[in-house]
Amino acid sequence: MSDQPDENNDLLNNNTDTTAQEPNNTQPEEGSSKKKRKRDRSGEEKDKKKKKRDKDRTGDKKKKKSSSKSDMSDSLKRIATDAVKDIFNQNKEKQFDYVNLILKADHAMRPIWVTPDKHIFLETFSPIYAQAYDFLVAIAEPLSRPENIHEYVLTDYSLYAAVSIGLSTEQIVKVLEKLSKVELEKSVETYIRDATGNYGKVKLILQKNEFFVESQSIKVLEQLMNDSEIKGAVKVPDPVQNSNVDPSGRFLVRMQSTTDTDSYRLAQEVKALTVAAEKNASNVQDGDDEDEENGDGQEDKIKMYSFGIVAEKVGKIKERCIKLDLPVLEEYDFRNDKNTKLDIDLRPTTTIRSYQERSLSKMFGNARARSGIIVLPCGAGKTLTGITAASTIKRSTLVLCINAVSVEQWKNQFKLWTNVDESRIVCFTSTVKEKLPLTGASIIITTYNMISHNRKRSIEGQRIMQQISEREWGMMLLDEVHVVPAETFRRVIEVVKAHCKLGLTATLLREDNLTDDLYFLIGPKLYEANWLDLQKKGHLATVHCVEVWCPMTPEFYREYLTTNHNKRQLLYVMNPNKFRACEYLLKYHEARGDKIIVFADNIFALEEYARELKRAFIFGDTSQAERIEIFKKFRTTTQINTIFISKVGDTAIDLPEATVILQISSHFGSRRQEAQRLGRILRPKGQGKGQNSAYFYSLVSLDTAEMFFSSRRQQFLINQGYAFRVLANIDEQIRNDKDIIVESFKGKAQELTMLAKIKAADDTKGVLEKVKQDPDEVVSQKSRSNGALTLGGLSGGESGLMYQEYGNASRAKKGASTSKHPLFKNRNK
Ligand SMILES: Nc1ncnc2c1ncn2[C@@H]1O[C@H](COP(=O)(O)OP(=O)(O)OP(=O)(O)O)[C@@H](O)[C@H]1O
Repeated sequence: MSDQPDENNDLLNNNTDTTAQEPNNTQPEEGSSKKKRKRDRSGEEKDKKKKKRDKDRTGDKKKKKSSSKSDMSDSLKRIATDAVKDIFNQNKEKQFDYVNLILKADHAMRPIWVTPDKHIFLETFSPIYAQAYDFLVAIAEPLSRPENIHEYVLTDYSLYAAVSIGLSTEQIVKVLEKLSKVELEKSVETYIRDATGNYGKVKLILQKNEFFVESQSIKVLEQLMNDSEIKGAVKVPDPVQNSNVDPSGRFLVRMQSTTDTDSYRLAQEVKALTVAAEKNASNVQDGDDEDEENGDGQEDKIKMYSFGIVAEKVGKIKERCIKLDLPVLEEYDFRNDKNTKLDIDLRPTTTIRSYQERSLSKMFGNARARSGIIVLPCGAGKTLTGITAASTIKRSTLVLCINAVSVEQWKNQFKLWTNVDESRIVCFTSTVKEKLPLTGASIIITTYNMISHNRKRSIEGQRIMQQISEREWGMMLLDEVHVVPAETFRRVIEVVKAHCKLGLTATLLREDNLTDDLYFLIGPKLYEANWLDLQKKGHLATVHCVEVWCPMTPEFYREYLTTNHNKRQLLYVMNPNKFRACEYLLKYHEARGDKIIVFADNIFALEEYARELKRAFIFGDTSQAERIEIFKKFRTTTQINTIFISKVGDTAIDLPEATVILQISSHFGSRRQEAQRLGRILRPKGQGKGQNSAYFYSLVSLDTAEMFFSSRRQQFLINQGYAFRVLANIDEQIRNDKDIIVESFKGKAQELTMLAKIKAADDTKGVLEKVKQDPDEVVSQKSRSNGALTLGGLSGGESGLMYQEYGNASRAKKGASTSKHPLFKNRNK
């Protein structure tokens, strides 16, 4: 694990100390006023009792002082103990005391700990780490994945996802038990059984353009077909046309191989590795191998029964099944889809990477396609993953992007990686409305807004929309699902009829109160890659994250303490010491031949920095032509090696050449923005030793609100295993470096001029940039706020999304309880 959290804790500890001093200062005042009141009341007993009273009072005061001190240290101790207990979850319920866990004799051979509160800790140095990781990521939600130990938690949703990709309740319990160093608590097993009991019992299959409800259990099917709301939609099989009708004449029968599933492969892999590990342990007596489900590699067949249903009633039946506590899993038998095939294949030169293949294997199992979400880090190749899915299904595909720039990028990537005819790729945005071929399958790439908005459309737009809504789509690819509000999804799903939906994102989403519904609108999480593993394998650059501490100058700090909120922002961004640090780092990296992006959300600061340092800059008002010119020079020449950019650069800029990010001002505590910006330099840089490195510097003014925001912003990345190192003595380095001459703010006069300029500036200059809305861009209402500090802003929610509140499960649950999906309404969490 990184040492960075210690440094952050130091910072927190200092703050705690400062606050804790306050009661000490107020105590004597309280004491003296009490003394005065008492003296007034006891007017007659003057001289006689004075000495005694004074003596008593002195004693009282001493006692009070010492008791206040002991109160203080008690409360500090309490805070410390609570923090420790919190870490180990002991505060929530007594039985979650990890000390009582029973270690297995051969625990050293096993890679995980399973605790009674359903948390799982994985040792990444275990010889069977890779297999255990694959299993855990399939059944649990990752909370934190630093270098040596990962933490996961079992949730209703994660278990739902596990069943969706084909794992059975028995497999989940058995493999967990096998991998665990400690005995699996009964309560954990019961939780898994309760949560997975009914998932996956019923499947909805679209085969040869007809819908079927399928199950292994005749009893379950009978319950459904006799239900008052379903029975009218049931189709009786015609024995003349179907040779596979069961003797009762009500169901179709199909044999399914149990060895044909991912779950089988996964269980086999994990079993083989745990058995190998156990053989090494001298005293292992674990007799539970013989009853392993589907063991010995023998080919077992399961009988699957199904009945047909009327296509128009599918939505109603899905809803009814949820009410009956028998949610349907959707699978798409694309090989038997009668719709016209799309002539698309990956080029022979295209090779997908192992993690891309792994994620797709969760989508395609049992010769069918499952809907769901694939989570891969920024720069890991989500586009090619989506394109490979489309090339596998080979049917009409609709791609939804967050803006028009991404639409263009998707089109280029389809052309780059596949042999599909260009005439079959159609773009549909507010400015580009290409014609959809009237016959045959095609790929249409559009934006969420183009499909979901209710405004009046042009005649051309209306015509394309009609074609989209009338067509039966093989697959709907949803890019960057983490930024799209659930209402938009709802609308899109109403308009587009697709057999299968694949969401792509860099993080599991939690968007407003509607997150839960997204799992049902799109599907469960199918796969989530680990950032550090991809970095170690060279698929991502090794990013060194550094927080640069810049002390405020005395004049700036004096002003900071007394001025209003907006001006305070300007003061900590324009802090002369930060300015000098920026110039130094910029010159240092330019001299090494690096390409640098400097992010500043505040336009006043962006312009001041860029003009003073004579570098190119881009913000909302910069014309498209100028942007293209600057990007081109940055990519292909040495004329521009540094670009100053506002938050317009957070998404949809593709500058793989960039190796360094300097962040001088940002959107409060937004973890999303921090991760997105880091994502700009995650593309692998080179193969040589040390060549795959990139640098992410966050410049913060010491003892200002920026410090707080900064530690909050880093949380998501820290949970992905990134360590933020602190550079606390940059001013010393600037002074000692003979090669790099920092020119800005050399004397007091320049500092005071800037201070006067900030004081004279309009208050609105402190506000962050309000970007003009692109009609194609997905933006929630909240992101159009006036830039004032809000709780949503602190959490990153103002951009219409926030990362899941990892580590704050109780809050997540609270939110969930009010807007719980019907599927989970009865679950007692
Ligand atoms: N299998 C592969 N082989 C070679 N290059 C690949 C492969 N997969 C992805 N890439 C390259 O990696 C880069 C990043 O891919 P892509 O833009 O799809 O990432 P992303 O995950 O969508 O990132 P972001 O979230 O930043 O948009 C691209 O240049 C792409 O061509």
